[in-house]
Formats: sequence, C-alpha cells, structure tokens
Amino acid sequence: MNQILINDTTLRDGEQAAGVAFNLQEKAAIAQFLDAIGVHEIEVGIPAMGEEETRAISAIRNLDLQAKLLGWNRAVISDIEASIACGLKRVHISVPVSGIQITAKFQGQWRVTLQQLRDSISFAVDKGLWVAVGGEDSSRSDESFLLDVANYAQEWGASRFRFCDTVGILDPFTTYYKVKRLVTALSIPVEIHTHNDFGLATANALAGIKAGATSVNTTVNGLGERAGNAALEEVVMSLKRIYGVNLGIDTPRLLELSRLVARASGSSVPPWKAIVGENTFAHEAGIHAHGVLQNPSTYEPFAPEEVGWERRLVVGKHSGRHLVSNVLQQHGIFLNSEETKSVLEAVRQESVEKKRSLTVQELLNLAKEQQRYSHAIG
Ligand SMILES: CC(=O)SCCNC(=O)CCNC(=O)[C@H](O)C(C)(C)COP(=O)(O)OP(=O)(O)OC[C@H]1O[C@@H](n2cnc3c(N)ncnc32)[C@H](O)[C@@H]1OP(=O)(O)O
Ligand SMILES: O=C(O)CCC(=O)C(=O)O
Repeated sequence: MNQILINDTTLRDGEQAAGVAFNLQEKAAIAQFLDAIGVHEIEVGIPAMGEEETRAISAIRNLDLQAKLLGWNRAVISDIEASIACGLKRVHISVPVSGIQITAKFQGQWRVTLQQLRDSISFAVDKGLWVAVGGEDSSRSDESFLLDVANYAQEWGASRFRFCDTVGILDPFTTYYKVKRLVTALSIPVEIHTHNDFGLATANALAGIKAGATSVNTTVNGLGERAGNAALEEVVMSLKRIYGVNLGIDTPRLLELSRLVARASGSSVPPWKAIVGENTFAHEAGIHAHGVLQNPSTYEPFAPEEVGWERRLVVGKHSGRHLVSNVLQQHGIFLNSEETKSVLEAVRQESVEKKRSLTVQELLNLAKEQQRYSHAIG
C-alpha cells in the first residue's frame, strides 16, 4: 500500500455537525493535539465564515505546528483572499460536480462552474499557494464529467483532487471502482472523503485507499455533517491492524483526543463506538469473560492499551461462574460451586432490577449474604 496521509477535518466538516461550535481555545487545543499525535494535515476551517473563524485559524497558524494546515474555500476568489489573510499557504477549493448540485448552486450552468474553478485555482496558484480541489458530490456525478473536472483541475494547477461521497450513498465496492478510475486518470494524488449516512464511512474510506487514494479525510469520533464522517480512530486503527500500515500516529493518545473533542463538541460518544467507546474493551458475558481470563485475544482484536484503554471485566446479567469466582477470589472470598451458582442467580436478578451491571461492592455484598446463609443452615 502507498504512503497514506491523514487530512483531518474535525475543525471543518466535524464542526459542521448541527449544534457544534468550537471556540478559539477549543479549535487551537484540538489542532495542537492532532499535531502532537502525528496527524499529517489539518483542515482548520473556513476563512470565508468571517472574523470569529479567521481569528481561530490565525491562532492555529501561529502555533507553528508540524502538520500542514489547509483552509476550505468555495470556488470564489474572496474565499481564497480570506484564507491568505489568515496566513495559510495551502487552500482547498471545492466545486460541485453532480447535476443536482450544479443545478441548485449554478442554475445548471456547468461552464460557469468550471470557469469559477479555473479562476480561483489560477488566483491561488499566482499567490504562491498549494492548491487542492474537491469534487463535491463526486459519488453522484456523471463519471466522465467528474474525470473532466479532475483533469482540468490538474491542468490548471491543483496538486490533489478530493473524491467526495458527500451524502454517503456509496458502498465500498462502488467506492473502489469510482476512485480507481480517478486514480488511473490523474497524475496528482487523490484524496477520499466519505460520510456515514449508511454507516459505511470508514469502510468506504478504506476502499478508496485500496483503490489508490493516498490521502484520507477523517474526523475525531466521526463527528460531522448529518451522520458524520470517517472516524480518525477507526481509519488509523483499521489501517494499522487490518492492513499492517502504520501511519506513525501515537495511537495510545486516541482516547484522550476523543474525550477532548467530545467535550468541545458537546456530543458524547456512544459506549459501543468503535475504538473510543467505553465498552470497546469491557467484557461481561460469561463465555467471553472466561475466554479473556485465559487469553485476552479470544475476544479482543488488539490490546486496549494500544488506544489508551484498560481492559474491564464487568459482572452483570450475562456473566458466568468463572468471572464471578475470579472477582470474588481477588477479594479473598472463596465459594463452593453451589454457593457460586446462587450468587450468580442473585447477580442476574439484581442486574435486571437495576438495569445495569453491578459494582464490585454490590457483588461482594451478595457473596457475603450467601456466606451468612450457608453458615446459618450449617
Ligand atoms: C459539502 C460541504 O460540506 S460544503 C461546506 C459547507 N460548509 C458551510 O457551509 C459552512 C460555512 N459556510 C458559511 O459560513 C457560509 O455558507 C458562507 C460564508 C460560505 C457563504 O455565506 P452566504 O454568502 O451567506 O451564502 P449562503 O451560505 O446562504 O449560500 C451559499 C452560497 O455559496 C454558493 N456556493 C456553494 N458552494 C459553492 C462552491 N463550491 N463554489 C462557489 N459557490 C458556491 C451558493 O450557490 C450560494 O451562492 P449565492 O449566495 O450566490 O446564492
Ligand atoms: O471539499 C469538498 O469539495 C466538499 C467536502 C465535503 O465536506 C463533502 O463533500 O461532504
């Protein structure tokens, strides 16, 4: 597999999630964290949004991060001027490429769309900027029109082309086919940008990479428009663990980063969320816990510490004898097999009543009750 670059867009597409609004300090802290863990490129925001945004982008610019910083722009010269005013040296210029989008935004006048793209690329190149172009709604565009736009962008001076599945309607097989065509047609690198409307954002991002995209857009926690984007932590760990591609990201800090973004976005992460959800390394079910007690690999794809977690063994409705005995023995309580079975029955009852797993103290209380009973009946 080629060298892959992560271009994280938590600060742009991530922040576009309805109801999310980072302040300057939060934007700077997220940028700093992304940089510190080794993310290669950061889409810092949209300078055309005005003063609040440009102050934050300029502040990030002044941090002198290792990561390359990119401002997002429409194919509009004043947008690019706003990026320049923030001190950015790299701009991403977006242009709609599907019939639906060109009709809504350019009254169907695709020649005008192309002219605006050409003017804005030329303007940016003349100003000495590194330019990437995004084909908004690439997945619903006419395939030959998409190739034409991408080829023109390359000819006019773009250094990368972004394939966008803007409304998340592709599956990995179609993504592979469409991105492969683009990669084959272009000499500049292709970037893949996916959305999660059908829960396929990460799978599609990986399919795009398999097809030859060498840059991938991610967001922390998968934050983003509607159902979100491909999650940074999922893409990084899938590449590392499924494909053996180590991007040099400091993965043990992914959990801390997830928590930072969850706080700043006011959007908590579901417990079952891959990599960063609190249940990802928690085991309650009897058969699983029994396996994990023998060898954690039985029910874990990799060690929790690799992404900042610690393993948790939790006693609850689905637990079995081995886990209950293990926890009790760690606290100096040794029950015989009949007593363990009774405690387990009590655990199931109490978990259902409380609608949760039990704390260690609650388990100990049940065990002590059982011991008193055993003692009483002799
Ligand atoms: C798929 C994506 O995620 S695209 C990124 C979307 N992100 C955002 O919209 C967040 C930031 N956006 C903003 O702050 C504002 O929309 C701004 C500053 C960019 C523009 O604001 P406004 O001037 O108030 O326009 P508004 O947002 O209502 O409409 C968008 C305008 O941009 C035009 N436009 C949309 N995309 C493009 C494009 N790629 N290139 C050129 N023009 C475009 C629309 O046709 C419309 O033009 P009009 O004003 O001439 O009718
Ligand atoms: O960069 C672009 O062209 C658009 C990116 C985007 O956010 C999308 O298509 O969903």
